[in-house]
Amino acid sequence: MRTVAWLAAAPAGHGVPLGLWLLVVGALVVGGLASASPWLRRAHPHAWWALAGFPVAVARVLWTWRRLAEVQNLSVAKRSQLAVVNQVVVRGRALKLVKPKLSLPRWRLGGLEVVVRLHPGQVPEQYAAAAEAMVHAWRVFAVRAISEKRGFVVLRAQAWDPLAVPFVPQVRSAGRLSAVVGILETGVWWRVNLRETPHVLAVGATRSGKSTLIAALVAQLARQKVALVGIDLKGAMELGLFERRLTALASSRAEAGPLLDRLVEIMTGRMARCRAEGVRSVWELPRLLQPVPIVVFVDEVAELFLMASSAEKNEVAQCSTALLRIGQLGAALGVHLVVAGQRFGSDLGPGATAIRSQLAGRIAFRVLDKGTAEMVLGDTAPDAVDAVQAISADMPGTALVSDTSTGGFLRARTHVVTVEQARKVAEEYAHLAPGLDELWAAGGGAA
Ligand SMILES: Nc1ncnc2c1ncn2[C@@H]1O[C@H](COP(=O)(O)OP(=O)(O)OP(=O)(O)O)[C@@H](O)[C@H]1O
Repeated sequence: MRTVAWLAAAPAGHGVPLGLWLLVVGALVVGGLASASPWLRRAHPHAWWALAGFPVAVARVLWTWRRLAEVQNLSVAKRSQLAVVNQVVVRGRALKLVKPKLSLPRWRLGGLEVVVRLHPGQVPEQYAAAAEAMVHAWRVFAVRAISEKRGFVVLRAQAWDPLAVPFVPQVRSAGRLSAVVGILETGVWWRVNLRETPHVLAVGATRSGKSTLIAALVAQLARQKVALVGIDLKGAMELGLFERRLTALASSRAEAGPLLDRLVEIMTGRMARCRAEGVRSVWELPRLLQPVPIVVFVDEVAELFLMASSAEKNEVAQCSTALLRIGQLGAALGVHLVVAGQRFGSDLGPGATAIRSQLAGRIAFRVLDKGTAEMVLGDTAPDAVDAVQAISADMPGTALVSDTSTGGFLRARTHVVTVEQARKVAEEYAHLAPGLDELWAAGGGAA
């Protein structure tokens, strides 16, 4: 400020050069940004990244690349490391190393990426192994090495944990039978796509975020030409809120059995139609004949299997047989399951185990014990069992989700869609709910 005062007070006739003015103004802007940076980063991380974080990170990436590549053995010598001296072969380290070629860093939401050309003989795993060093050199949250094209590796840096600062996109529709429900640790949207993964199992302790996930799914699927069916064994306290958009709702096991049987009959009808048309799934039918897809939400699934007396045995058997048939045949016939609960273990009987194996899309929220973690992940990703137990209670909505592209698991966090918001959407689109009888009919499903 003193400098500005001095400049302003400069006597007439001693004009201050424009360059000096610009320098001072620039220094003030940079100084202001630097002092506001910690606050901006906390309060508006995306704005901070655009204004300060990204340019500084770009400078760090370019500035540190040579040294980083050398220390991490990613640079190679142009000349052979063997030389003949006095008729003796000696091995040495060439003085001049060539660093791998790096593209200019590109902007990403909350991060950046650079493309590196691999030296002959290098593999992407070498860059993955150096990712931790890059995290420190570039002062970012995480760096991933992704190999999408032979001979190149993309280094993708995240400035902060995307799960800690979820950014809610205004997604109205993510595609048929698809919903964007949150963000993955890689910084890309977490999309539940029932065409790719026809059945989903979401397990988590109480207050871990299951209802929020269901609300996010309902809020997006309700807008689509899809029939939603609810089986809520907590007396329909959760799914009952979306009743106007639901084609059918069962609030007890006694109601669930006949409803599930009805869905199996609908599937049988669709199967007959596919046979008549000579196709293997409803998706191969001519567009006008395709039936409306059905998404069946089952909340608190363990209640379907619990038996207090032998009199309930028939009800349990009815529900479990019908659910298993939907699990086995539903994908080809446009009937999908989204099953949620606090647990869904083999202690509930062989029926539960058989159904669980049909639910390939796994979402594991925070769980309270290793047994539950093993139950939901043990058969598909034993490595993730420890990771799911590490999810803390102060990050509700955080889960491990199956990654269809790699067969592994990724950390993810739902967007907060309140039950009230989802209820409003369900009411707005109540006119899209077909009656149960209409679901027999072929046609009308084409969006
Ligand atoms: N992604 C998220 N970010 C922040 N808060 C969240 C998130 N997901 C859920 N919550 C909050 O955590 C709390 C519990 O969430 P939710 O009701 O979805 O859990 P739940 O597993 O369904 O619990 P219950 O089994 O008791 O019904 C709610 O207050 C909700 O707003």
